[in-house]
Amino acid sequence: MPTVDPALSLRGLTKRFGDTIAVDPLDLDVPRGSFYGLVGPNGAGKTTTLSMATGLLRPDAGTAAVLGVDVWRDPVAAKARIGLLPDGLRLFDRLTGEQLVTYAGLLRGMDRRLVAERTAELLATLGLTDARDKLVIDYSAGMTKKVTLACALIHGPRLLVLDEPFEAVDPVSARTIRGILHGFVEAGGTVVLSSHVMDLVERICTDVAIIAAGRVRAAGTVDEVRGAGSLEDRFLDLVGAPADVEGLAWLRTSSD
Ligand SMILES: Nc1ncnc2c1ncn2[C@@H]1O[C@H](COP(=O)(O)OP(=O)(O)OP(=O)(O)O)[C@@H](O)[C@H]1O
Repeated sequence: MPTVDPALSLRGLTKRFGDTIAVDPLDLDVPRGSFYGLVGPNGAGKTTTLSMATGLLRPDAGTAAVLGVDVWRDPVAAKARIGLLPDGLRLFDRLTGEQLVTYAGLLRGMDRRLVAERTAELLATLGLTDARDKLVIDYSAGMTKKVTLACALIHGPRLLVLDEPFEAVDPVSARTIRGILHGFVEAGGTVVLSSHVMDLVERICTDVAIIAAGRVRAAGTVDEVRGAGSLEDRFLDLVGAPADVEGLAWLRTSSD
């Protein structure tokens, strides 16, 4: 029987920044059609991993493949399959929201009329129609997240990679985004997202990997990884619960 390539396959990915080992080496398979959560403490290597997986940052060693296409050997074909919502990357924020999404579509080599249709549809679905003529630099953090998501979706990718997609997004917009992502997965797409919010990952993801110090500590379906407890319990077991806070005594003394 022919095997089906995973939506994303990472093998031996490694990255150092000077003396800091950010990713050390990391293996991960994201099955097609999954809604995959990456969780880990601050500095665990999630953003570095996702950047190497999507062609933004060259690994020191290892490979990344999207639906069987090597991201670093065949970046054009791989990137055509990926929609990316990066965390903290500079946008062309002197464009209006409408111009930014249009630009993302044209950069992908799409037909101008199709770009216009999809841009209008995406802005409407994400509640940005009224703000379409406003400069992105004047958008709120949540609006910026939504317009970046529109840019990630315009070319109809098969794999969506989202770094902290719900950060700064209000509950109404979060629900809209969840609806879009669920629809995308139901239609056969795959979503990989990083988040610090365990409840959210537990609620919306089918699969999860816990990353700490640049390595995968546990991976599988959400039920497999959390076992009998909650995902947060498992996370704290693997990553280490914080020690009792003993410092900051001055914060506990009342001085009226
Ligand atoms: N450009 C860089 N130069 C130097 N060190 C870096 C760089 N990018 C990341 N690092 C370091 O690599 C490690 C992993 O960082 P990374 O941003 O991948 O973690 P993360 O899991 O995404 O963290 P967070 O949850 O806080 O966003 C950290 O120690 C970080 O300081």
